[in-house]
Amino acid sequence: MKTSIATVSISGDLREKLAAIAAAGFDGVEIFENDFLAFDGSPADVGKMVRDQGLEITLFQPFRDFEGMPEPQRSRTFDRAERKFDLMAQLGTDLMLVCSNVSPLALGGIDRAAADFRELGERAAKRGLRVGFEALAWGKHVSDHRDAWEIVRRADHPSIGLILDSFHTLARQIDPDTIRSIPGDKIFMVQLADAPKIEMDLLYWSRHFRNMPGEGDLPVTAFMRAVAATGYSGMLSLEIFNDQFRGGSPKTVAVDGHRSLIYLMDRVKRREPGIAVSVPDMPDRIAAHGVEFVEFTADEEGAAQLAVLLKAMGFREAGRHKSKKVALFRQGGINLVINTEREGFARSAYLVHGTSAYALGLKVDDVGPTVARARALGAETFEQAPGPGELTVPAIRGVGGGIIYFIDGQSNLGKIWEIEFDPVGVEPDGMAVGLTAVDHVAQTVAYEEMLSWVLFYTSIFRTEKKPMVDIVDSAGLVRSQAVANEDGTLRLTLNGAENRRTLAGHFIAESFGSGIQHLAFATSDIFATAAALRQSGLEPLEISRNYYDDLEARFGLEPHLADRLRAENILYDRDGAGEYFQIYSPTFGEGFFFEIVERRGGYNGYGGPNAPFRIAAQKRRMRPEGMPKV
Ligand SMILES: O=C(O)c1ccc(O)c(O)c1
Ligand SMILES: [Mg+2]
Repeated sequence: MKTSIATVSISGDLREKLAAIAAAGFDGVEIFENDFLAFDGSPADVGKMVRDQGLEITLFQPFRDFEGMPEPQRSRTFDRAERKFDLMAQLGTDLMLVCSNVSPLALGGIDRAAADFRELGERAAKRGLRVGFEALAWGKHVSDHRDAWEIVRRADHPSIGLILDSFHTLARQIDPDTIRSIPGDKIFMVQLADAPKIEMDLLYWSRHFRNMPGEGDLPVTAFMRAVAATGYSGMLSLEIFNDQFRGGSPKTVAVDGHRSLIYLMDRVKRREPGIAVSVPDMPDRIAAHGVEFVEFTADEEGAAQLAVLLKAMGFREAGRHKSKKVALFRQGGINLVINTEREGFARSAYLVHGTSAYALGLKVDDVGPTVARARALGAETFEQAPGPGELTVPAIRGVGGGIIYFIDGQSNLGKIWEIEFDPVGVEPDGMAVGLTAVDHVAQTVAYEEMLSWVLFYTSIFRTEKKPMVDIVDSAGLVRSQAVANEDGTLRLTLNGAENRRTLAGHFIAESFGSGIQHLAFATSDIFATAAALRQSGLEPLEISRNYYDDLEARFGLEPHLADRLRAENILYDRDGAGEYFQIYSPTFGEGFFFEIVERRGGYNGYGGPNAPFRIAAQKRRMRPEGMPKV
């Protein structure tokens, strides 16, 4: 598999773009003409710069408004093409992309267009160059790859071929299987892009909202399967016009892009077993069975405060680490670890982020293939020398730098709590409040990072992304997207904050980067849990009385149920499948909090409609200078 990316996909000046592209592992770049025009250096300089990075120029593009012009424009387009051929020779690339004509002057007529391409092919062949024709979804006469292919077929010239671009085909909902009948050797280049499904003018959608394969909603895998079936084995090139990426980090966008292509081709290979697809062998997406533990880093004071809150929520200190300053709190199947070591990664995380949940331990069947797949997809492994008697828990770095550990039942890892921890005391009677498991982990991330997180989780783990939900905070919008596995044992929510004044934005700003902002625990009886919490002295987040009046009216709740919800500050939601009950803890530190939920029936959401009221209640508890109360 050879990979390439258009320079237009990445932010920065040409030099920065090329460095990021090379570092991410691409083989080549498409030089987008504007990037060249904006660069203050000769074509030969650009060619050298590319090759010095170990890259090749896979394509020069775009050449516009070529086919089917009347005279005198027709002659001029050929002159213009000759000039660009000169430039290509200096750059050191042999392939040019011609996109379908959008000029009002274009005459149409498939044989006229074919004749123009035949002549262009003759001119290109004299210089050892090739030309590929791409149908823009908004082309005046040619807007469908099938028509572009017919023109290429009739041009019948070895230097003229087809360029496919998944966006143009899929945005127009053209069946990608129509590609299967095109000869692979006449496809000169394949450009790949995904996009979120939004109703919008095609050109605007294409130029501003494309994203990496797997980040959007288009059937890019079906498209690529069809391409693979033609026998095409050339470059796979990302061409992503995206406003956010233009302003984003060149490194992140390049890394995501490379990951997206590996993930795409891995999927294609599994679904088209009869076709040779050159992507490295790797284990299939990993089934994760939930959260085995969450690890906090803290100083002594933070740890003591956290322990008070945890105990009020029914957790008991169940163990102390044999050689480190690490405490284990447990309830039901939930393990929470508080690390107050003065050295190592936990300490660095504390120094950067303060008291925070910086690591997650996921349950998997086998850690070996899990790490192998993560690595194949470009994730960084995390290693810290184990102390005496400690296990080496395999781990990777998440997008924001947090740690994801893996625990399986194949090895001693499944006995980590017994091996590494000494038990503390005995379980006090009646302390637990009925929490059974981690229902979901909510990560607050910068809005621009959301796509990276989604791609990271869905490419490594057998999870799917859910539709984006907009959450209105009184100070701005927070976008929320869940990634979950099929049986709901692993649920991660990503909350993207666009500004610092939202609760999520405050958290990011004050804790210096994305991180886990809340943990939701499951109970099977929310009312029993609420009663037990009252006993143990936890004061849940107080919800506005107006909320309950509306709830009663909106859902037609039995007055008795509404009264119980009101009395216990329980939030309620319902969808087609079931019901959802939520209780929130007070906030801690820079806006960290816990949530307790009960899912009844097949409720599969996260109480999105309640979020504005929960956020308002949390903000009411903030001190005037904007710091949440502990
Ligand atoms: O938006 C455009 O004009 C444009 C140009 C070149 C391409 O390859 C493309 O897919 C779109
Ligand atoms: Mg294109």
